[in-house]
Amino acid sequence: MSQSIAFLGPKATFTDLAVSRLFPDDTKIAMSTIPECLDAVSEGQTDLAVVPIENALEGSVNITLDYLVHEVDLPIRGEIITPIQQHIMVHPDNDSPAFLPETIYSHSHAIAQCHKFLHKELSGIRCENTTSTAAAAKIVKENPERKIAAIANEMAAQEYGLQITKHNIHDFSHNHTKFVVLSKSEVQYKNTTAVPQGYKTTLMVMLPADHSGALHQVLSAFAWRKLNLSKIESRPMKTGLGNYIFIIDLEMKMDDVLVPGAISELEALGCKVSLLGSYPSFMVEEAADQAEVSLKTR
Ligand SMILES: O=C(O)C(=O)C[C@]1(C(=O)O)C=C[C@@H](O)C=C1
Repeated sequence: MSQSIAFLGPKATFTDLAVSRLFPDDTKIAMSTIPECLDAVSEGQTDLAVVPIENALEGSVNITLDYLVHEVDLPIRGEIITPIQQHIMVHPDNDSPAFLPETIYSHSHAIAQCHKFLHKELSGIRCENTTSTAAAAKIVKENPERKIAAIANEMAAQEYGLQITKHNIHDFSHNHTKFVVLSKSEVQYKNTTAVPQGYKTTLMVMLPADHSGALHQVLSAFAWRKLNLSKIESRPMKTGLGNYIFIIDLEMKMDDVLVPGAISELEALGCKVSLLGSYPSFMVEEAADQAEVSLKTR
């Protein structure tokens, strides 16, 4: 049976590309914001949601983490890591070497991935945030009379009939974004064209009180069991300065002994621990020709 998937739209965002690789046969439903995606699955309007959670250049997508920690109760059912290539594009009416945009539109994370380029090559030009990269491309399509450009991907240029004027403007060639799959029920991975990479387990840990060595004690519960952490991130608990919640990714599937043992040890230390999910990880490999282009343009 087809699954319905809320994703950060409109058509041709990076999230759309990630969903197409993971769920080629399912039904995509475009939302305007990340909270809308999470509310849709939380309230049962869709079976699942796919949203960005971390970028290799810019770090965590805080709105996703904060929503998962504070606003919704949704387990992570999977993750997919995809290569990210950012391009500048303009309306075809404005495709001339003399055209200089006054404003560049894109998602804040995409703009942040191109800071060095924007500073060096387009300094003084205003950047404006949009809800996604494809939303920026749509604005450029709908306003041919304005001196504007968008930062988005190649599929957005095709979808919205724009002309790419500069390829691969992201500041470092190893640019990847991780997206998470969230659902209240089991997820079917059928005909996925992404490569399985094993499993991850994500825990949320709240320390009992601020005392010296508290975080060290937490980490040692994993260390002496030889549990490999692939990420540790702190987010404010929003109860006052200095109060944090830790989100910890383990590079393994939930088992019967080691992870439950680490959780019990943390609870014995007075920590509050919850399981955000234990799930398969997928990777989209960078096409060889794209990897080469991105290296040549450096
Ligand atoms: O705007 C998009 O295309 C998105 O899918 C969002 C998003 C993000 O939030 O990080 C996803 C991947 C890129 O890192 C830039 C933007």
